[in-house]
Amino acid sequence: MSTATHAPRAVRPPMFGPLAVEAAAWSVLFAAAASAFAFAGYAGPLTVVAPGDLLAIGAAVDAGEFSLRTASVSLLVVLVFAALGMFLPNRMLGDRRPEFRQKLLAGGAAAAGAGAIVLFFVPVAWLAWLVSAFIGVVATLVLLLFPGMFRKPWRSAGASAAVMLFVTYVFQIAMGVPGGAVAVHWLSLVSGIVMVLAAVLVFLRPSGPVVPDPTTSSFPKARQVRLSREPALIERPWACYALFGVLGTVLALAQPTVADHDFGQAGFAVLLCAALLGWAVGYEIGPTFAPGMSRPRLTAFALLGAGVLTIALGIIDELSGKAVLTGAVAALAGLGVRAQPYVFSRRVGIVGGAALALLLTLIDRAVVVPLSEYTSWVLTATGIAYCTLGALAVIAGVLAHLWFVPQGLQGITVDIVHAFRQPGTPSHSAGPAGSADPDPTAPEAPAGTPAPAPGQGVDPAEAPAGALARAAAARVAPTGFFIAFEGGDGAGKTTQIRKIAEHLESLGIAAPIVTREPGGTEAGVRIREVVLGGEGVGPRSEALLFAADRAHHVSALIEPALEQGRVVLTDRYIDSSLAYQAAGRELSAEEVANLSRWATTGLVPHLTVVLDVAPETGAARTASRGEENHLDAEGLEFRQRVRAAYLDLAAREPSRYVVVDANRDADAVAVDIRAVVEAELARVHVAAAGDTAVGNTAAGGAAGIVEDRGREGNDEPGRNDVPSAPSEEAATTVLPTSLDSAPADSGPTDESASTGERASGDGPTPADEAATTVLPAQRGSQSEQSADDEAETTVLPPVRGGAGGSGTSEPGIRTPGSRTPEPESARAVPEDAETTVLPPARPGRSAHGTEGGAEQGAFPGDDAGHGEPSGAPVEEGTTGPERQGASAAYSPRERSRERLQAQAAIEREARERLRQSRLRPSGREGRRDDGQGTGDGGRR
Ligand SMILES: Nc1ncnc2c1ncn2[C@@H]1O[C@H](COP(=O)(O)OP(=O)(O)OP(=O)(O)O)[C@@H](O)[C@H]1O
Ligand SMILES: Cc1cn([C@H]2C[C@H](O)[C@@H](COP(=O)(O)O)O2)c(=O)[nH]c1=O
Repeated sequence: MSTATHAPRAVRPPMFGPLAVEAAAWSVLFAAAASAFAFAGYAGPLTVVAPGDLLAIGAAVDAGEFSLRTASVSLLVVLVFAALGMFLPNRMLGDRRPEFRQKLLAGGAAAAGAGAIVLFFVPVAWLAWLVSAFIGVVATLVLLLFPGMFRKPWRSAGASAAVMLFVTYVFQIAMGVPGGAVAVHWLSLVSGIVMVLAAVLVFLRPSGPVVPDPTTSSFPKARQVRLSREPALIERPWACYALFGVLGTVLALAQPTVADHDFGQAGFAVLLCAALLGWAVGYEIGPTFAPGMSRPRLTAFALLGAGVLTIALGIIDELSGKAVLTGAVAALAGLGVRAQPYVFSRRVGIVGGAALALLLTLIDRAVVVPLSEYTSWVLTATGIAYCTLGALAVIAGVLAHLWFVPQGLQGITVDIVHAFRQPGTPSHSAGPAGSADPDPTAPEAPAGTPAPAPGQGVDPAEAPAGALARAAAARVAPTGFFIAFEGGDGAGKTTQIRKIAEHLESLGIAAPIVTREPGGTEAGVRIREVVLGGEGVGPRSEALLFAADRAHHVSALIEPALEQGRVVLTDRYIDSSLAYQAAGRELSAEEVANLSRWATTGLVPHLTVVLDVAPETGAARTASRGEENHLDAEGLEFRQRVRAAYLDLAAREPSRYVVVDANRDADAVAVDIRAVVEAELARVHVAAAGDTAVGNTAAGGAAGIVEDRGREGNDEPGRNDVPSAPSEEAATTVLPTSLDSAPADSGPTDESASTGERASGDGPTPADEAATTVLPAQRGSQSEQSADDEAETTVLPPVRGGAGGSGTSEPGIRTPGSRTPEPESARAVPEDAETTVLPPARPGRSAHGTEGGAEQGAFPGDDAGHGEPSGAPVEEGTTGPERQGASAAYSPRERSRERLQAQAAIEREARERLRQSRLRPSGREGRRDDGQGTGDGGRR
């Protein structure tokens, strides 16, 4: 007998029961909807239809004794009840234990199944309504309990619709069109029985931890999708609602249409199958369809197209035509919404469109249009509904091009012309709107022409900016660049990473690697499930799991990508552990820092963008997102500690951090981040360009920036930088101690604190002080500043256009920390200039080598004992900065040769990997040999 005392391990319990419930639920819903329509139209909603009368329903339709109005109202009630049922579990059961919800699911499924069986014996419309309400609850409980199962609903719904198609046709062949009503009736019985049996299976299913779905939006981040225009997260996805509305329209009008045209229930099944099939196709191809088109533009076109086809649906009278058009409309809806990650409810869109369509059928008037002396064209009640809603969708589609697509009509031709071009072709260096395509053949600027500040003279939302774009246009080989996005839950990291990735790619930079922690690799996804999956791991295990994920993340994805010269954007990195495990969980900052240092072999980002958000705001955002892990659910005090820690970290190392006020509108935040990242990347490109013939002109005055800022040796960030090591004094007295001992309220506690107000306030705490080193406000006087000024001072552009960051009186970006003497360049900025001074990027490994000892280490906990003494030999295995630290002494020509050689080696290696992966039958292109890198980091 086993005496093992281990905690029970998570098992993946059998899924057959839930799958059967899901499929049966669709069947019951279809049968209930069809029955409610037929019974109510024939006998009214409250009258029980005698089984013998079922055949008479078809005859009543023929004889005009069937009330389309009553039937449509009944169908509307079914839809509303089902939708209500879907909302209830989220609202009422969100915080109940999974075991409880599982039992509830079994009970709900049994009740719905029993209802469907009773409906067979007592055919009455109101019972069908009730059954559909239960179905809504059941469907949502399946979704809540078994995330992911409903991700492709057409599988289960399609199977049910196919069964319905088969059964209704068989009955209609045998008994004529009225036979369809009989078929649906029997379907109600059979699917009810299946549902009850499935409910029993669910009841008996062992309860266990639910394996969470690693994706949080419907956009397939987990697989490699090559797009020239990464989708932007939509904040106000009204065009998606409209698309779902059109889908709801065609679904809801299917029953009235078959009654209008006497197609019978088999006709309904045909339309249903067409819609599901079309939806499936559109949904599948959405992410990669028209890769060269901006995703909002694709959505706008889909809406426009869906509107036109819906009008055609109203005009065509014949079943096969209606089926094809229904499928096409559904495909466009799937394509349009799946083209981008969206955060909105499908139910609202579908039910809204369906309700509107059914309300229009209540008018129940036909329009007769005489075509000639002998023929006329009759627009039936459903025809009018299709045409009206189609016209509305067309209008919405046109408006979407103006209001939903961020750049409006600008660049629409580029979007169309480039729509099907594969990313990577030169034409894709066009800006988001297709404007300002950097033209490598354009005349070079006269030598010495100062580069305009990035973004100056152009709308940053529209065009590639400044030196970066020109450097990219000059085909300067990119060097790897590592940026971490940090901040409390709900700060908007995911949103902003998407935006900046899209922007960078639009500038012609090879698709940045977008990744996250935990869960950036396949192994990481599994670690994420354990650490965030509600398995109750303690703080220390939590810290170890995050570190394990990080170790693998760095070795399997980040380092190889950087070696290939890619830009890597990670959603969370080391600082998350310091903020959450050290400050939040109150573990030792030093120990947590050492753990991460060991896990990453000391790799720190070139730039860390801290999105600073008020705890209340972050909490509200994560709550509204509707999915929270146990860390999201921590109280405000925890969030407060996390925030203070981030600000403290940023204050310690102003050279590598930028704090951005993330309480503002996402677009305003994006404008600031874009400016920071562009400026940093421009430096990299410019430095690279400085070594090449073309680069001199591309860099222009900006090249001087590098020199002026004294960043010699830093022209290959991530490779060449000599990282700063802490001075003994700084490290031992400030770093671990203050983080460990930072009082919970030591950081800014409200929104004003993060906007810089405190800079002039009374007695700021250390964290305040650090976090609120206010940069010159962006006030619109940049144009008065000479370009030379800009070149000398490495200023960010005046941020214009955009959604407001620049327009506000509060600067969105602050250089954290005032302990490091302000750079000369910063002081050169006129006080009233609308500029933001960037801190220099200091990437590379921490704690190796020194740089004057003026700066503190990359980790809290760094001290003299951990750092290498000045001039210490390079540690084996710590690639990158150390290797190139010496290159600071090289001549530009030598550096250039070395870089070219390195690049050639990377290319050779990449080719070899590609060749090997092709040789392997299951190998996937672009993956690491260890099979763990996911290319896109398994992003949501
Ligand atoms: N600036 C903003 N203003 C309002 N809502 C925002 C803003 N940025 C993001 N959101 C919304 O807040 C929610 C959380 O955003 P997002 O997932 O980008 O944050 P996050 O910091 O990555 O969160 P987490 O770390 O918990 O994953 C989303 O619903 C998003 O649409
Ligand atoms: C890397 C890392 C993460 N966490 C926490 C922070 C968040 O609550 C979750 C990650 O969820 P997200 O939605 O991807 O932001 O994990 C942490 O506590 N420590 C870490 O090192």
